[in-house]
Amino acid sequence: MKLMVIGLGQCGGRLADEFVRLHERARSFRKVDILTGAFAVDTDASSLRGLASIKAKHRLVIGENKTKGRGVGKQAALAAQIAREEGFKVIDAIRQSKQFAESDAFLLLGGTAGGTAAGCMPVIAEILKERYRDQAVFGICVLPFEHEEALEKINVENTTHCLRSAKVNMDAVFLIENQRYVKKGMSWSANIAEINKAIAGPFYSLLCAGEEKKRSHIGVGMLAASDILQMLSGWTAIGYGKTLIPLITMPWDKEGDENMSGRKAMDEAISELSIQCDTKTATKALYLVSAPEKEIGTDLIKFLGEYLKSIAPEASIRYGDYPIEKGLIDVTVVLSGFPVIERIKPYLEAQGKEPQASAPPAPAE
Ligand SMILES: Nc1nc2c(ncn2[C@@H]2O[C@H](COP(=O)(O)OP(=O)(O)OP(=O)(O)O)[C@@H](O)[C@H]2O)c(=O)[nH]1
Repeated sequence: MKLMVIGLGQCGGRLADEFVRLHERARSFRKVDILTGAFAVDTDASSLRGLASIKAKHRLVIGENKTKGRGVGKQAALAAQIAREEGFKVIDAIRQSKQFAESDAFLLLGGTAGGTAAGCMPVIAEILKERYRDQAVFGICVLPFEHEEALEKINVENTTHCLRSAKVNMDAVFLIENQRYVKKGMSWSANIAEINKAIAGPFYSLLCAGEEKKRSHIGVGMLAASDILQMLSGWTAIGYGKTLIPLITMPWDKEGDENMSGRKAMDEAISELSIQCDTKTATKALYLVSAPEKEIGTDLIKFLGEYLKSIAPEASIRYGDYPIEKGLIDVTVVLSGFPVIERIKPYLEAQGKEPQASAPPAPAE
């Protein structure tokens, strides 16, 4: 599946940067393109300067006349107003990407507590939906860290606004629990870099899946981009797991061991899901397995399919398998179409008025 990626705000921009690195990896190792373009859009020019992989001309500052390029200071309503006035700049820029027409979907990314992301994501999603009716719009919504929820009411208000509007304007929203990736004993910047890798990583197999062209890289079943698009709707979680296996098979290795290795990898993918959720309520699921050719067969695929069915009994399930790995079995699981996810219920049910646009924040001294 080929995505047009648009990161909004600091978190969104950094994640979009990470997706560019996934794209480079896909080109080097699997000889496929998974992005048709990657853009970072921010009201704060300084955040864009910190990016490493997104091309300079794909870094867009919006709202400069209102904020002098210093950001909206958490004001989602102001960011939304800017996005309504200047969203056309984003659309013009992405349309100029050479591969724009090959995009299967748009992917908007951002941290829900931020003013820029919470304000711009819903507006940009709405504009994209209006302009490109046949194209899916997906979101990656990164929830605030625990301490942020407690520190400032505005983090909660922005998240509330962002999630409610995301549900209306996006076809599927990948929910990401920032807190679950935090590692103790690591500097904040190292933590953020690791967290971003951990958030983006599981998307690698998913995006490569529909693009694999080499017959020898495709096993029992291949998922086309259209299959993946159909399996994504509403609240969605993604997870990845892997199990190392011996490079050489010994005579005493038992037949069926690959099933247990596959199951271990799937267990890890489920326990590492991007958000805690009741898997039994997912209505759609897909799993992707990569393993050495000799390990992948109908047995393993059937075994994992049945196992996933026991975890997500209400879901219709699709799969793809790829005999491309050496020394490991890896499994990516996507669970989608959740009617509710407990973690975000308080946001969706919270009473309160929508954020109103107010004066831009005073520039920092
Ligand atoms: N995972 C991850 N989270 C981040 C990153 N940067 C910020 N965040 C989180 O994302 C949320 C929004 O923060 P920002 O991205 O800085 O906010 P913004 O959208 O730029 O909005 P303003 O700063 O108000 O203009 C907060 O919960 C941050 O802790 C990042 O690189 N990775």
